Amino acid sequence: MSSEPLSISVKSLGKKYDIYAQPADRLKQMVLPRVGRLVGRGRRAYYDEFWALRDVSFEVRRGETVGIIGRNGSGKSTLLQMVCGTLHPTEGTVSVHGRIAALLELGAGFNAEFTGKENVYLSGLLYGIPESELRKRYQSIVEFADIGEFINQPVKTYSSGMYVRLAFAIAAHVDADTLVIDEALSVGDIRFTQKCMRYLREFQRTGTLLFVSHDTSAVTSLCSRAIWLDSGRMMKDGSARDVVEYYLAEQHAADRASLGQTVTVRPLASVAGEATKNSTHKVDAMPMDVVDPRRAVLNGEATRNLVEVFEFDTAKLNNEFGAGAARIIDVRLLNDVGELHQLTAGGEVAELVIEAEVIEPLDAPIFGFYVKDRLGQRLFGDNTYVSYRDQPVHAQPGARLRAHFRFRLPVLPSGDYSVDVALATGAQENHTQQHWIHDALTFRASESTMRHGLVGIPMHSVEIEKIGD
Ligand SMILES: Nc1ncnc2c1ncn2[C@@H]1O[C@H](COP(=O)(O)OP(=O)(O)OP(=O)(O)O)[C@@H](O)[C@H]1O
Repeated sequence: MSSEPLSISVKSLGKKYDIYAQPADRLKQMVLPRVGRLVGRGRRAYYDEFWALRDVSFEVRRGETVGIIGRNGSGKSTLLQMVCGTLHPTEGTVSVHGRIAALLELGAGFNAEFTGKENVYLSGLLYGIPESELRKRYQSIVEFADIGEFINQPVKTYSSGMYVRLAFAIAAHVDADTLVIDEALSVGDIRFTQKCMRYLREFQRTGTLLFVSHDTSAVTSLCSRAIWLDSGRMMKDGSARDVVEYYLAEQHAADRASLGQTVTVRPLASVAGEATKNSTHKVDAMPMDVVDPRRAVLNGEATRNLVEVFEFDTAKLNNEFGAGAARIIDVRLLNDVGELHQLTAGGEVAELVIEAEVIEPLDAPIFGFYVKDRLGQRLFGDNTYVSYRDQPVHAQPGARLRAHFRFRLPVLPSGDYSVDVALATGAQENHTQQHWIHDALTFRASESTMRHGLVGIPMHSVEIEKIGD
C-alpha cells in the first residue's frame, strides 16, 4: 500500500433514480401518497427504483492515475459526477482531499451565454483562484486553448472541439490536485490531443488523475490502476493491464454468448503465457526486407488500409523547443520513388526526410524521430547517432543538412498519429536538443485491417502446418 496521502475515498457509494413509466406517474407520486396519508390508506409507489451505481468503495492515493472502464450505462459518469460533487449520492460517502478540477460531459461548467473569456474568469473563481492571479494566467490559458478570436464569442457558438480546448486549458491552469476526465480527449484533433497528453503525463508526476474512457488502450497506456464497473457494480479494481484484460475477455464472451456460443472467460495474459511456455517453434533468420506476401490481397479494394499523411506546416506547429544552433525547416514522408506520400496503406517502403538549416557551427548533429499514437505513446523511432558516431558531420552557419530514414512502414490500426522530429548535438547519452518539434507531421489511418496491437508488422510468411491426420 502506498504511503502517499489519500486523495479520494469512496465508501459504499450508491445512486438511485426513480423511473416513471409516464410523466403522469410523477404527478401521482407527488400527490396521491399525501392524500392516502390523509385518509389513512397505505402508500403505493408509482415508479420503479433503478440503481445507477451501488455499493462502490475504493480509495485513491495522491499521484495515482486510475482508469474507470465499463460498457455504456455501467455507471462511470454517475461515479465521476459524485466524486466531483455535481451529483448527490443516495447512499454512501465521497471525500476528496485538495482541489479537484473536472472535464465532464460537454456543456457542464460553462455559461453558454458568456464569452470564452468571461467563462475563464467565472470558472477560475469557482475553482478558488483569485482574480488577480487569473489575470496573470489568462494569456497562457488562451494560448493553450488556441481557439483564436472565438475566445471573445459566447461559448454557445463553439464546436465541441473548441469547447473541450477551453475546458482543458482552464483545468490545466487551476493548480488542481486531482483531475477528473471523462472521454474529453476523444473530441480534439491530434495536435491538441497530443498537447493534452503531454500535460497529463507531466501532471501525473504529482497529481491524482481519474480517467474514464471506452478506449482501453488509452487506459493501459495512461493508468497504473483501473476500476471496472458493470451495471452499477464494481467488478474489479487492480492493475490497469489485468483489469482491462478481464474486461475485454468478458466483453468478448458476452458478444459470443449473444451469438449462442459458449466461451470460458480467461484474460489474454494467461493465454499468452501458456502459448510461450508450450512453444518449441524455431524462427529462422529473416531477410532484411520483408514484403508481406498478402500485400496484394490486403491492398485490394475492399480491405485496403488508408493512411492519409498531412503535410509539414509551420503555421500548425504547437510545440517546439531547443537551444537553437540549427532549425528544422522541412519534414517530408516520401514513397519508394521519392514522391510525397499522401496516402499510404502501410507495409511499403517510405523515406522520412528531415531538413535543417545551420545557424551556429554544428558538431556531430544527430537527427531523430518518433512516431506516436493518439495518446502520445511512442510506437517506433530512430536516429542517426550510431551511423555517424565514428565519422561525425560538421556544418557551418548557412549550410543545410538533410537526414533520410528509409524503412518499411508498419500497418497502423485506425486512428490519428503524429511524428516528433529533432536535431540534437553531442552523443546519444549526453546531448543537447537544438530543435525539437512535437507533431511535425500527422497521419490519419482509416479502414485498417489491423485491429489489435499498436502496429502491424509486414509478415514474411503466414502458414498453417498440418501434422498427421
Ligand atoms: N437522471 C437520470 N435518471 C435516470 N437514469 C439515469 C439518469 N442518469 C443516468 N441514468 C442511468 O444510469 C445508468 C448509468 O449511467 P452513466 O451515465 O453513469 O453510465 P456510463 O457508464 O457513464 O455510460 P456511457 O459510457 O454511455 O457514458 C444508465 O443506465 C443511465 O441510463
